[in-house]
Amino acid sequence: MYFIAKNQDKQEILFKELKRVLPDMNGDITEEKCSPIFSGNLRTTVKETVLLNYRIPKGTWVLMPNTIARVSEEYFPKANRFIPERWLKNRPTNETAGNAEDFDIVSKGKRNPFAFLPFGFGPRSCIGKRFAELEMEILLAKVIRNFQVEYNYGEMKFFSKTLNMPKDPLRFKVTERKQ
Ligand code: HEM
Repeated sequence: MYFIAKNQDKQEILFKELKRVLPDMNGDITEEKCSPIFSGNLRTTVKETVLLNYRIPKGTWVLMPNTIARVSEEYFPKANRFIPERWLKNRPTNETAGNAEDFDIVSKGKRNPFAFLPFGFGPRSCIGKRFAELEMEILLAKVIRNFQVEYNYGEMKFFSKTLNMPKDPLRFKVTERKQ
């Protein structure tokens, strides 16, 4: 919600799309992961392993830091900008939502399904993934369909305590939309 409140141009694209697909009341949740909730995915090696020429002894904690991977320019050009178009499969057209120029910028990044794993991966990955995504989509859709949301307090700071959390209060300005 913070990123959509700070990027009014993207909020307008989302609002128009919601109005088109749900005229009476639903996106972009993936880019909300601009600031991943979990700092990283942790695993313990069950046998001696070699990773990128480093010998990792059995029983070592290995952390894949999501927060760092997500700001890699190699995979996510303009990583620090909120660009939901980076998660689109196809370039936006007049008939589909999104900014085509932004899509062109971000599509120069390398594609790798393991570059960003906010819900982990494998047999111990998050069992609530679908549920959490659905909840976020419904909340975002309902709010943005009915209200314009702003955040007028500069850039929010985050802190990390296993989970990444906002440091500042979430003081949104919420204005009801007339349409
Ligand atoms: C935005 C919300 C959420 C995020 C970002 C998230 C992220 C994660 C991550 C990164 C893991 C560790 C995965 C791994 O080590 O590979 C995890 C595990 C888990 N999550 Fe979530 N989660 C979310 C919401 C939920 C919800 C709503 C539920 C339950 C309804 C849930 C239930 C679980 C459970 C039970 C595990 C442990 C799975 C296991 O160890 O086998 N999560 N989650």
